[in-house]
Amino acid sequence: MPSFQAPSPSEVPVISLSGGQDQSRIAAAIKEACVKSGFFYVADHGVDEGLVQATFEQCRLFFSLPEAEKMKYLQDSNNRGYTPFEEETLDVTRQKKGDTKEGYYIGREVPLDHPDASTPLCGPNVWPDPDVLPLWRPTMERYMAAMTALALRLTRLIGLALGLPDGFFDRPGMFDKPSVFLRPLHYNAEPSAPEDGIFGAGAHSDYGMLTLLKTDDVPGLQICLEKDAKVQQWIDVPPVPGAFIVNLGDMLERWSNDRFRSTLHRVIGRGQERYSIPFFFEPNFDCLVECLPQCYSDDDPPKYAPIKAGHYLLDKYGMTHAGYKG
Ligand SMILES: O=C(O)CCC(=O)C(=O)O
Ligand SMILES: [Fe+2]
Repeated sequence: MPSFQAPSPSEVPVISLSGGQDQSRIAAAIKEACVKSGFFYVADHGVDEGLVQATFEQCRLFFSLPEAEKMKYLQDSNNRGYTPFEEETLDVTRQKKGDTKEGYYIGREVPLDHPDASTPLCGPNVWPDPDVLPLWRPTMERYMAAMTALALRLTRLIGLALGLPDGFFDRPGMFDKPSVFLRPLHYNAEPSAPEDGIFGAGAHSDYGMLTLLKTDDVPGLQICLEKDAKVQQWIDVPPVPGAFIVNLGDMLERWSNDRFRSTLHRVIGRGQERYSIPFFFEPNFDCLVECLPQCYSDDDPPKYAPIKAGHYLLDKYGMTHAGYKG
């Protein structure tokens, strides 16, 4: 028996965004994936593969700096910057120690004298010394811009998939000041041992609207489609060359009253180092996330109380990040 199982295309399909296709056909494919697993791959997305590779190259350079250099860029009160190994514990119920990964948070660049800088998690980024890593900032900024554009495109398709009026998520107050976080990650080679509470990344669902994930070619990501099953079944979601993995977050699950799924996932280390680059796309800090009228009825009332997107995020950071000083 293999120790893992790869997803069937019906669970985690590859969806092409290539031009010339009818948007409603793409939206229909996205809808099916969002309902089934909340995970899909996107292909033909238009993001330059050279930019992706350049971003991985910067990640390898940063994470191989001496620990003392990396610690100069330790996460600040907005949770921007470097998070050391085991700083984050994504599954506090099962983990005996923090995730066997280090990371680096980069958000929307907001100068200190801008009024938005008083919003929690907003402000200037922490950037490594350009004498040490001259290409880090320009590369990360280009990659973030490409991810933000792709995430907005997918958000519109998700609006279509939910049967929302045209432009629903484009209204002011929703994603015009999005909380975006690019978070290069580096997993060490420590093998995970689920029975001992050791994980690359503990089981969790993501918090926001959607995540765009690019990984190197080392597998490790797994999803669980039935989190309440007596024995959880974990399905591998391997990298697909040229594609991004897209998964939905809790905000969209709440908006859609569970019609679209924010699925539990984790990373299992198999004795090899691994790099991945998630990009988290979340609504404006003050956006109120409440059940959409299209997603409830008398027989199926709203399951979640309305919540401000930013407050939900702050709660999660408080629970999982030992170094978060917000
Ligand atoms: O590294 C991965 O493949 C997934 C990381 C992840 O799930 C996360 O950071 O939320
Ligand atoms: Fe995740």
